[in-house]
Amino acid sequence: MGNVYVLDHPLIQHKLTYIRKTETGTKEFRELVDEVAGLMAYEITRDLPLEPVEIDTPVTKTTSHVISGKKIGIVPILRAGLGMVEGVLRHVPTAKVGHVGLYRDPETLKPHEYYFKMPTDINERELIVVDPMLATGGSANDAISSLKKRGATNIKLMCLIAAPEGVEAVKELHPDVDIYLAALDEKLNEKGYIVPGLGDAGDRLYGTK
Ligand SMILES: O=P(O)(O)OC[C@H]1O[C@H](OP(=O)(O)OP(=O)(O)O)[C@H](O)[C@@H]1O
Ligand SMILES: O=c1cc[nH]c(=O)[nH]1
Ligand SMILES: [Mg+2]
Repeated sequence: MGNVYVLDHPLIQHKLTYIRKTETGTKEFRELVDEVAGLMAYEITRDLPLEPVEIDTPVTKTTSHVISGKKIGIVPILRAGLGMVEGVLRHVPTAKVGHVGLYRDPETLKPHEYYFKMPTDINERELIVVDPMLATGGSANDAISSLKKRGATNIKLMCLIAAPEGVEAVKELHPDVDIYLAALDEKLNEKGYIVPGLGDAGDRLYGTK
């Protein structure tokens, strides 16, 4: 059964406050999203398996540990998910990146897929789907379904802010997927925006409004 983790580290919570604020401009917003994604990646990768290796230090021989060849894939949901990719890659530089293009119809709130390009071996990778916002859950559910259709079996979802409705929707359709959040907010408003949320993540990242 998938679990929901709210990563309440003080550094994450502090930066999230500035991400939410209306007066935070595009440049600072983008930098903060990148930083929080990096901090979240640090927490999410806590369970990566290690293996012992024999090494020489300048003083002696010793046994130390390295990550044991686990393959990771980062899957941003375009556009806004792109803002989280570099932050994760900073900690997992050998990860491959697959892209899912989805936009949410502003009237129906239904997701429409317009792009899908993955590394060929997604069935062998632990995939981290990244998107700042989990609102109705339609976009994340679609992206995860598309990945599973192509053979992915090991998927985590990492979002900055979620509404309870979105979390429930993902848990119902994809109970095997662990969800990692910086905050679980109160609700969705009548336009499908998360309350209190941060507004439109894509527009704030790219200055399109
Ligand atoms: O959970 P949902 O109700 O599906 O809503 C969340 C989606 O909405 C936003 O994308 P948007 O459609 O605005 O596209 P954009 O990133 O290109 O702006 C956000 O980045 C998620 O992908
Ligand atoms: O609050 C929301 C909901 C969906 N998409 C966003 O960018 N923000
Ligand atoms: Mg948007």
